[in-house]
Amino acid sequence: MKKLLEIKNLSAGYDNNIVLENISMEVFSGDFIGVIGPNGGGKTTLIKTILGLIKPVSGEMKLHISKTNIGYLPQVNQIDKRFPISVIDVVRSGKANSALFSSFHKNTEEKEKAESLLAEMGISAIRNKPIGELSGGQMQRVFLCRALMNQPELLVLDEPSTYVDNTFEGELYLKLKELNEQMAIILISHDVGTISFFVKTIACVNRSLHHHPSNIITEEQLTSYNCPLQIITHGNIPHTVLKLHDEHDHHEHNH
Ligand SMILES: Nc1ncnc2c1ncn2[C@@H]1O[C@H](COP(=O)(O)OP(=O)(O)OP(=O)(O)O)[C@@H](O)[C@H]1O
Repeated sequence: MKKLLEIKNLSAGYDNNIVLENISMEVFSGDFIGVIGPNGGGKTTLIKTILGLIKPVSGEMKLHISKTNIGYLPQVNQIDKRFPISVIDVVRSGKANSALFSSFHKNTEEKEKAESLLAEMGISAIRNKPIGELSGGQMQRVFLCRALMNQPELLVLDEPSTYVDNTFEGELYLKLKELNEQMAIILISHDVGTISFFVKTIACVNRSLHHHPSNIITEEQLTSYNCPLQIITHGNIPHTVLKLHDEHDHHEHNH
């Protein structure tokens, strides 16, 4: 197993606001880590730290692979859909040193890779559509293709199931399981119940970080991790959802 990155006693945040405090974590090839935690707990900040977008206030983040070997699928709501670019060009732009915006516009290998990823994801038919015209599920597929352009050793996904229907969510997780045979995956999600069927380990982020060494996590562990989650059981399957703010919602989700 190859160590891809290590975070040691790291604190990070924005201006004077410390969001992650004294966290440590290691990621190895073959890992499939589900990152859970409450809103504002620091999940996206952890990802930004891993991607080198924010510098730690203290402690260290050591990347043992090149940054271009990290594939990143951002939250779809952070993407400006008005940007005039077609599906195929979004995918191609995922290639490090892409020829897309240079005068050397013809890079056949790059184009072929993009086309084969679109085909693999079953979306070749929309290759020339402007991204502004796509559904949430199509958009996620396109950005997943983009994240795979460099054949990454580590794939990082920030809540990929937020704007997609249940069918696509299931398909996506199965696809990730398949991809996990070739690359490590870090998946942020609010729904530990769903992801625990697919991930190998769970990291709970709530200012602190606890990397739990399995995909099954008990209420006691979550409480000791200071992660406000509730576990309910459907038959023999442990099902966990984020603790909801209001009782009404709570009952609706506990059907
Ligand atoms: N660019 C920024 N500038 C200042 N504060 C920020 C910035 N981005 C995030 N924060 C703050 O950092 C804290 C952690 O945010 P972060 O987005 O990492 O949490 P999260 O766990 O990903 O939340 P969510 O589940 O809502 O996506 C929040 O209090 C947020 O307001």
